[in-house]
Amino acid sequence: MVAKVIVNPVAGAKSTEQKWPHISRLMCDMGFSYDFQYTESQGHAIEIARDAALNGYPYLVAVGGDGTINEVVNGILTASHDQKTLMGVVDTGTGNDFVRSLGLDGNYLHSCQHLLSPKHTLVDAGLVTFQKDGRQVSRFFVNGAGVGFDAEVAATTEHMPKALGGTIPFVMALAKTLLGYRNKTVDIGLDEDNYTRRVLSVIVANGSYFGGGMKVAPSALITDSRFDVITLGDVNKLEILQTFPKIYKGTHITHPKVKTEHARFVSISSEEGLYLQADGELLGKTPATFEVLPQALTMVF
Ligand SMILES: Nc1ncnc2c1ncn2[C@@H]1O[C@H](COP(=O)(O)OP(=O)(O)OP(=O)(O)O)[C@@H](O)[C@H]1O
Repeated sequence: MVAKVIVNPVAGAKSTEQKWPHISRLMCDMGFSYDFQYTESQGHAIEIARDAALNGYPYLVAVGGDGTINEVVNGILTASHDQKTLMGVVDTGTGNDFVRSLGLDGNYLHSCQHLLSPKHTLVDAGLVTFQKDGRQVSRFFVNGAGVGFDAEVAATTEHMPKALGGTIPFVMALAKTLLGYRNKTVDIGLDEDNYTRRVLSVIVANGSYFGGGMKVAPSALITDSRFDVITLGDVNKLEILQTFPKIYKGTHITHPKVKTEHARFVSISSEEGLYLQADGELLGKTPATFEVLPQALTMVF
């Protein structure tokens, strides 16, 4: 079996290009048989993955961060819904939240060693439909999506200087967004139930980890055919600062203004279009719907 390995050289604050020779040597030493291709721009991994799946590659591997994984997932699911194409990940990104959600330890060389694992797991994916440039657009995601504060941080991060690496721009964007952000009134649909709520953020979680290691949805399972929907309610700035450190352990979940619910179909809208992120990538704006796709992908890990 020859795998297609899709390498994003700029993932991990441009460090993947330097890591790739070690990774490829390790793959060869393991007896892993593959061709590889570098991505050349945003969205390119979707095309490479789709073409590889359509051309009969049985196994695709994403080398990069959550954005690269998201694009490879989109390529695979655009090509076919038959779960036949296997997917593996080597996490060389900055946040690497999806691999944490899989229970891997975040060391990309260890992830490599899982590529020949006999363990194949069917994991759920999500399909989000949203607004972009006045059009309705859909995109698959695998770790999770969010509307509100988290997406606004993603939007602010895009305007931060890239030369500073991955973490510093994120922390600067977090601080800047926190200063100017006002909670939003949103209409939320969870399967048949509808609510109007004032929120900081609504997270539609497939996996547990977001924002580079924050355990936002501690009980989310990527194999349970449903989303964990975490509503971070109408908290003030002092409450955010007091509760923020708890997010890394997942203990924020007991805060009276944090709600965990489950749904297979979620809708979020509000009077103004709110930013939407999925798998850490800023996609567009609300109104948005989120549909769980049970057991959509076969992951090797
Ligand atoms: N050759 C390229 N040049 C510029 N951007 C690229 C290229 N290939 C892919 N991209 C884009 O790079 C972005 C970042 O990739 P990715 O999310 O994998 O890394 P990261 O941000 O370091 O990791 P994480 O999301 O885990 O923090 C993605 O939006 C992807 O589309």
